[in-house]
Amino acid sequence: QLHVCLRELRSGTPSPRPAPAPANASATQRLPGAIIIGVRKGGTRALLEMLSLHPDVEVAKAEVHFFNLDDNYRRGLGWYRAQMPLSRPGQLTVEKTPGYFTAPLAPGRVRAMDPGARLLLIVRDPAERLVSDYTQVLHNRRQRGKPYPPLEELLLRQGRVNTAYKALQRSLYHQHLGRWLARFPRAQVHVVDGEALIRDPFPELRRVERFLELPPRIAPDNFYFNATKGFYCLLSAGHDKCLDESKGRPHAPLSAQALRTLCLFLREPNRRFFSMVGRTFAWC
Ligand SMILES: Nc1ncnc2c1ncn2[C@@H]1O[C@H](COP(=O)(O)OS(=O)(=O)O)[C@@H](OP(=O)(O)O)[C@H]1O
Repeated sequence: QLHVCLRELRSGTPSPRPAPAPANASATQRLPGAIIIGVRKGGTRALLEMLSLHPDVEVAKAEVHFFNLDDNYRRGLGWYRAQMPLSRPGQLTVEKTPGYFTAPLAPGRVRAMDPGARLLLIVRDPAERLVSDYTQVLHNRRQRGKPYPPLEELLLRQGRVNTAYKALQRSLYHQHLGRWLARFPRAQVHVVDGEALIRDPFPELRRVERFLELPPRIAPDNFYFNATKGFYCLLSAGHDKCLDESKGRPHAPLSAQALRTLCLFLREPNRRFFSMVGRTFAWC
């Protein structure tokens, strides 16, 4: 363009204007600048969908599983970038894969891609999370016609918490966060309160906008409570969107005694997590 202007100045005659660039001319696939790393069943899908309301954000619709699955990681950053949506310069690309949070190699791999990456961690009462996690696995097994033991059988061994149970391990937030904080400064990790996001999404989204240094564009009227769904749904440009039926399923039952045992067990891990993040949550 500078050339065109100089030519015009020298010749005194304006050169023909270039055709206007199509709106998506500079749209290209970019690596994410922010990643929702977990927790599984914490509200990661709701957070991603809500963030995608922002005009400066483009999100990868499907979970990419790049940093947690060796087969994907071996495909390289070119493959990872190819999974991303088109974005314009100045827009932020975001992906979510809750499996990253608990994957031992994920923090180092994300850092190798971008030591400045911003990480979003949405948490929820770890006992609730565990029951939700179990309910999801139970549902998947039933769909494939396969049996699955009752939750209590997996969770307890001789009346004590079975620490080998995967869903229990995924609820030990301090252990996993410790690995991320060994690779990233605390200021690069933003913790979202999953229960608060369910109760009233707007204030949580405002905090996320601030953390991501985005201008405030998500508004309270982007959300409305859908009494049939029992959750907030999204409204944008006249479109209405609720999350699918895999979100907000009735949870599998757990006896009061087993829940008490679980909550007692989680007290110390939760306390450690609170001290890592510098805030407390009203968990069981
Ligand atoms: N607005 C809205 N609509 C529907 N569901 C909502 C919403 N906000 C948060 N949630 C909660 O999201 C929980 C599922 O979490 P994830 O999306 O992280 O699950 S997953 O790990 O991707 O499978 C899901 O957990 P369950 O209720 O246990 O199914 C929901 O409680």
